[in-house]
Amino acid sequence: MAPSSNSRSAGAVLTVEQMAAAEHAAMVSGVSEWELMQRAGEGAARWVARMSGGRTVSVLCGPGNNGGDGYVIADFLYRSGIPVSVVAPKPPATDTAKKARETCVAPISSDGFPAAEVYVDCLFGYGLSRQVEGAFATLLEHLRDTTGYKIAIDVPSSIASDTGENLGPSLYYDLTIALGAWKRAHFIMPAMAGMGVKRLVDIGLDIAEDAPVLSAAPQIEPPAPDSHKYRRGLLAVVAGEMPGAPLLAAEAAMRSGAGYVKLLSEHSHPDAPAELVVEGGDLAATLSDERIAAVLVGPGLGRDAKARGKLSAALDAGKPILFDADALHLLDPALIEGGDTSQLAVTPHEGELAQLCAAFSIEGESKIERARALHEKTGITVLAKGPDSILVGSKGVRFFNRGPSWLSAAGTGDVLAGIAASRIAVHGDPQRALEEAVWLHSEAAHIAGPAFTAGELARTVNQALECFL
Ligand SMILES: NC(=O)C1=CN([C@@H]2O[C@H](COP(=O)(O)OP(=O)(O)OC[C@H]3O[C@@H](n4cnc5c(N)ncnc54)[C@H](OP(=O)(O)O)[C@@H]3O)[C@@H](O)[C@H]2O)[C@@H](O)CC1
Ligand SMILES: [K+]
Repeated sequence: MAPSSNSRSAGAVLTVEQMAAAEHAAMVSGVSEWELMQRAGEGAARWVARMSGGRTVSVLCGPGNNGGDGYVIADFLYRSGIPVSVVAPKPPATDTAKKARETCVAPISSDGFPAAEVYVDCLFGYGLSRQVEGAFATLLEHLRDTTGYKIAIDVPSSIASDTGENLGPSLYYDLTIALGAWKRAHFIMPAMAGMGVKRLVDIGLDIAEDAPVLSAAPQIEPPAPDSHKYRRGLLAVVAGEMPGAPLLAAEAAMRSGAGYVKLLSEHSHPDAPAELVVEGGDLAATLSDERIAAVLVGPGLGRDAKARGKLSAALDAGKPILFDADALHLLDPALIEGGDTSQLAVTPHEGELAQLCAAFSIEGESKIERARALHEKTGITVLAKGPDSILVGSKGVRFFNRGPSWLSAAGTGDVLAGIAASRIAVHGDPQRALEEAVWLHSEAAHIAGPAFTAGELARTVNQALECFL
């Protein structure tokens, strides 16, 4: 009954097609669909039993294998002495779900909405293919309106697994239990915001190692015992017309691991902190300093010809560069032609990603397809940032759990860019740096508490670092 120990499903984030292929591969290797459903249903039932704590449970079952999981869950709970009943508006349509229903000893009704304290939604899983209507929609509306504890099995029943699209009554769950592997909808907004706490049940699927994965917390190395400021990484932040944004980025960068941060600016910055070296002079000449390990360009840069000239100078220096903000409106194929794009990274939000896709003639239906196409076409590492950030680089695709919603404040993007550029200066790996930056940014927001300013967030990043040492 237990999944095999060589399962590689932990962390994979799959499409419906990939999920079906993994399940098919398991069946070809001799594991029956019934066995997979037993693993999925029992694994989920253990969570439900733990969360129910003796309260009454009602399981809503649909016609497919998600409903089949529901019968397995109800059966397990009933045999465990937990008061449970099933509502199934339609009989099972698959052989495996039929078998699950025949085996289920819990009481089953075809209509009504029993009063219970815990509800388990098994109407539809990744097989949801159209708008939810009729008796199924009515059940979901009742579920929405109850005060009971709500658990979604695999995915909430009105959510399309690949796109996160809402195909029925919209409701909030307390817990979502993914089966076998994560689905994209678990990490796509707004669907992910309605899923409550998310847990994964391993059913022993063997999944390709290059599949997209949920990012795992990074392990950040402290400086080596013999380090000095240059060896720890010198980051050059290229300033432009607006002084605030690069200063914010530099404040965050100084607290993210780089040993030395310089602001390259032709202006004076009386508000700059004493630790930040402000350097004027010819940008190309300054950037030729071989001790500079990475460059950040974009925050407060401006979008005029002078700004484009700075971008060009940064690229000519041939160093790892993080482009953010205004730089994302200036980048185009001509600027990067012939250069080593493996050391370039971008951190666009939704609008900036659209701008980049237009500049590089890229089309894609979803954020992940657009980010992936941009990376594949240019070789640049892409962090499509937002509440549902997606990272695409040479090591594949990474999804993330949502950070605190207080991050939706002006200047937090500059802070993220500063952290990421600092991490690039430390070790030179853009994908690793961007992944670390998302975690540090999110953790800093937790530490900063509610309604922080971007400056306060920037000054909290070194405390966040401690969580990953
Ligand atoms: N395969 C495996 O090995 C394992 C799978 N597992 C579980 O199976 C789940 C996937 O199962 P699934 O593919 O049977 O799809 P599921 O989500 O139950 O729904 C499909 C059914 O609903 C119907 N239907 C769809 N939309 C509808 C609508 N709007 N309104 C009304 N009807 C609608 C559709 O009917 P049709 O479109 O054919 O008319 C079909 O009958 C997965 O999420 C996981 O929980 C685990 O047990 C592990 C092992
Ligand atoms: K479900």
